[in-house]
Amino acid sequence: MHRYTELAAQSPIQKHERVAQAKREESMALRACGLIIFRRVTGAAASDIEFLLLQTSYGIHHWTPPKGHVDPGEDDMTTALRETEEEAGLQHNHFRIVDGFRKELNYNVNNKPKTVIYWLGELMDGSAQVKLSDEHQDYRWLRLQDACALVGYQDMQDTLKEAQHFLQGQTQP
Ligand SMILES: Nc1nc2c(ncn2[C@@H]2O[C@H](COP(=O)(O)OP(=O)(O)OP(=O)(O)OP(=O)(O)OC[C@H]3O[C@@H](n4cnc5c(=O)[nH]c(N)nc54)[C@H](O)[C@@H]3O)[C@@H](O)[C@H]2O)c(=O)[nH]1
Repeated sequence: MHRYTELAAQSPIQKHERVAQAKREESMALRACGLIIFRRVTGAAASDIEFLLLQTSYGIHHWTPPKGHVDPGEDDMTTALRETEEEAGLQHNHFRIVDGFRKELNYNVNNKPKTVIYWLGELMDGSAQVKLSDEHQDYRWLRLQDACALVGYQDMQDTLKEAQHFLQGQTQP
């Protein structure tokens, strides 16, 4: 049974509102949130950073920072933290969220618009190990140029470049 029909049959009293809500949900963009996790390497220069990328174990095996779909009722940052822990095994006490950086990507997946929000997270606990879930088959820590080559998508490359540029304008904590 089509979802609209099913909903209408279940609750005749509020059927107009329920059908309208179902239509709103179906027309809404997919939404995902994640963290661009980076770590500082070798020392002084703000450009001495490596980004964490994960490779999916499904589909075209593309590479992205940890991220995933927003669950119903969940706020965006909670999603980003949850997905980072689920997909990379990194907990909130392993990194700090960098103030002032937030990037929104908009692209189509299967002809449906998708919005992805990324924040920046700096790995602070050098002993923390990446642990992948079944959703990913590989991970790498990469400098900007290599990270851009791996992600491929122009918008993601621009996001990583913006992130590094942003960090270069900051004093290190
Ligand atoms: N077997 C199988 N299962 C799948 C598949 N697909 C999903 N599953 C299941 O869903 C679960 C994932 O759940 P979450 O973790 O919550 O979601 P996300 O983290 O959001 O992950 P997604 O992979 O759904 O979403 P994207 O990364 O957005 O990739 C979608 C498409 O968008 C393109 N694309 C990607 N990144 C960029 C970008 O930066 N820029 C641009 N411009 N384009 C970009 C690219 O073309 C790509 O193909 C998995 O556990 C699977 O069970 C699949 O193909 N086969």
